[in-house]
Amino acid sequence: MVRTQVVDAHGLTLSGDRNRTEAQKLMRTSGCPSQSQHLIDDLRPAGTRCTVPLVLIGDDQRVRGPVIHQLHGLSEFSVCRTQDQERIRLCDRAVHTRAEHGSPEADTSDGADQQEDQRSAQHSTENCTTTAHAFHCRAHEASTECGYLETMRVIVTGGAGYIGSHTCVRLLEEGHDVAVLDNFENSQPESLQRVQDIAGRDLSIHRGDVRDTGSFADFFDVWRPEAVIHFAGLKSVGESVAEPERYYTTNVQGTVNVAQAAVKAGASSFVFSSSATVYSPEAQMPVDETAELRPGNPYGWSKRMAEQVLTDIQAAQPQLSMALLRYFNPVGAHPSGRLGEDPRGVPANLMPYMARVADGTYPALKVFGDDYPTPDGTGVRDYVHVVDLADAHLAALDAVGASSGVLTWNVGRGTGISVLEMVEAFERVTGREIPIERVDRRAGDSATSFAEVSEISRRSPWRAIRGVDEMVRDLWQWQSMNPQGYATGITNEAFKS
Ligand SMILES: O=c1ccn([C@@H]2O[C@H](COP(=O)(O)OP(=O)(O)O[C@H]3O[C@H](CO)[C@H](O)[C@H](O)[C@H]3O)[C@@H](O)[C@H]2O)c(=O)[nH]1
Repeated sequence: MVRTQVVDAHGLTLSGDRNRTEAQKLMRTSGCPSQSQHLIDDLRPAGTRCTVPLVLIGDDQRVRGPVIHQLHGLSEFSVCRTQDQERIRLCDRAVHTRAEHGSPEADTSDGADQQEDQRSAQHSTENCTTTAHAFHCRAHEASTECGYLETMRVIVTGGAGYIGSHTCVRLLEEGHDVAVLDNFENSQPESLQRVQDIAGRDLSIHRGDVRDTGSFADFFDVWRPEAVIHFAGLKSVGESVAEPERYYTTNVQGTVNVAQAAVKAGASSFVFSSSATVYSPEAQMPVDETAELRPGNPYGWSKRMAEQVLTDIQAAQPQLSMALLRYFNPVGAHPSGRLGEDPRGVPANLMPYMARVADGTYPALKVFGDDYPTPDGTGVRDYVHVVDLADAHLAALDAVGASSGVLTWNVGRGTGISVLEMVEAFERVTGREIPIERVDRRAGDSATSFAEVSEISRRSPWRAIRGVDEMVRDLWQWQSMNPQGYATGITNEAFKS
């Protein structure tokens, strides 16, 4: 039995008598799709507007999305049930206007929904471009009357990777239609199977390589994304020093190719996975987005160049708004324990290595340098939980949808923590001992790196809400449940046909 309750966009309580009444009505009707038309009629007396966006959440307290608001003007509104979750299906005149401007005709609804709500399905195939016509409001406007943002068709390049897979879950949970472009060179298709299991919805998967336009041009043409989130790329600093041409081809030329495809497909939003490595290793901390860009290695330069490529393309194609997200140190895993970082070979980064010391794979953690000008002499970094980072992409989509030009945001927590502090947190949270071995500094490392995050805070409601203990807890759960990463899952072979 599914129970549905209605809360405001912050997941808190409803405010306003009318919304309490609406909540009661929604709850009364939630188990009975056939009553949905009554619900519309009740909620939509002529000229009324919903001043507080409403969110559906299930028994497990997960937001089932999408958020409803601005009921005024809706021509169709129904509550659909699929096995264990509620879905809201909305259509309005804006959708039809968009269709007239050439959006694709594809109907991506699933059969179960159609059977369960014949009327809605009929409407969606006759009049609408997609079935997930949910409307939601930017959370920072939640307490006021607000404009709407439709769920979108989003292509995610590199969606099978660490940050990409977590972002796909959040996109699906928010009601977006998602298609992944990935070459699975550094990732496993199994991660996408798990993404779909967690979100309870399907996504499209296309094997292609961002270096080879021919491998994905048709995919963009057919899928016609409204938004593109571009993760696909290489990310090892050491590897980039040894093979710079590979980094520039993949990260720079690949970005040119994806941006061109996005323009050609008529996308209006583009979010790029950049990195704090674009700043100088000597930058003053906290570093803000206006700081000098002087990367210390080819990987950082490839991100720096890709940012410039996108900025110039945006200037020439003003209909395509962009966000450049400069990640600090993403760590942690999905709280389900089913998604996480799955590095090839010996992990180069602190947290995945530490997790393998904890499970006995390696005898000790090498602490690279204890003579830095930091409180305990070890390197200080701004670690951000990967689910918070995924949410930053959704915040960026909202923000670029509401503006034009290029947004550049640091994505971190705005505070630093040292290697030894992280070891202490890991031992405390997991109860495992982490033997350490103090060794020389690692070439190219800086003493301290943490973000100034006022820009993202000013332009969006996003906040990093998960602390270090949660990062460690989720990482350890992932490591414990998946000691071989995704290796025991579906292999790449399964996707070659
Ligand atoms: O085995 C290890 C691994 C790391 N460290 C230390 O732990 C800190 C974090 O190191 P990571 O390798 O985890 O992360 P980095 O800050 O070096 O680099 C990460 O963040 C960068 C942005 O700041 C880039 O995005 C880069 O790709 C990404 O790996 C550093 O002080 C490093 O010296 C150790 O002591 N032992």
